[in-house]
Amino acid sequence: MRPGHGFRGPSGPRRVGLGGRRPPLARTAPGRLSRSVTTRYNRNVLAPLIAPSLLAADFARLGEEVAAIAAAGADWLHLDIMDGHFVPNISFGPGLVKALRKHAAIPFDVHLMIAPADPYLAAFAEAGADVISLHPEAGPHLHRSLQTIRALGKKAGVVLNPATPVDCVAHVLDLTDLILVMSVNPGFGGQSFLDSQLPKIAALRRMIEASGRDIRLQVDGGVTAATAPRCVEAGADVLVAGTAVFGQKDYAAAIAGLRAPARTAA
Ligand SMILES: O=C(CO)[C@H](O)[C@H](O)COP(=O)(O)O
Repeated sequence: MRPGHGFRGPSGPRRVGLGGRRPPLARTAPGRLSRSVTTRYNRNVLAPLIAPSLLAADFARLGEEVAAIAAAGADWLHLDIMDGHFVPNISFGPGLVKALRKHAAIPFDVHLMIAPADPYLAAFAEAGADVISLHPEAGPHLHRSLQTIRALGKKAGVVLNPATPVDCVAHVLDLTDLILVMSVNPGFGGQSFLDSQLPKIAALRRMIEASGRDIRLQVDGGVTAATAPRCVEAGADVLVAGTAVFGQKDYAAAIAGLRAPARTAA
């Protein structure tokens, strides 16, 4: 994991939940949070990290797109790996991740929508992934997969599809650095946000706070300036957005709009 990854260190700052008891934290550098408050999302909730999804970028100019999104202030780059089997779409593999690595220094957040995933974990780690997330349904052993990702020196994530219950992650929290809530069925960008996932985000936030662990809570699918505040207020602290960033002319304005929507000026 490179500097500015957004995971707190042993004595670093913690996220404030709804009705949080700590003062709000602010962003001082990409992916970092500090108690020197200069901006705030609202009274009690931190500004989220923004991870634009490469799936919505111009595939004919990917190197330029990655450099542009980093220059525009993206905290992480989200890379969706699809196998045409686990999800009904095919995207790209570790070769492309490796080729893009030299175009930006921000963390690469790799979401594996492939089954099985285990045979490819080392390849994505070597390609330059910083976070590697996979689905419990990819099988066969989520616990072992997370152990493998950690052993490769990477942050390990668990992805919950819209129909996947929160309990799937309850017994692997000690091996989990990130939980990704899919707010669409995975496979395609440009879908509508599923409101049904908001209570799941809130439940996971409670689970994370109760565990006392440093676990990021990410949301992906249909995240826009309209849905972002609802995700953050439910407890998310990392937002993935494809269309809402790469589909806009001004990437920096799009990222800023997701991070601190006007309605949160409290
Ligand atoms: O994981 C994904 C699809 O499986 C994408 O990251 C997600 O759909 C982002 O696209 P958009 O923001 O346009 O909804």
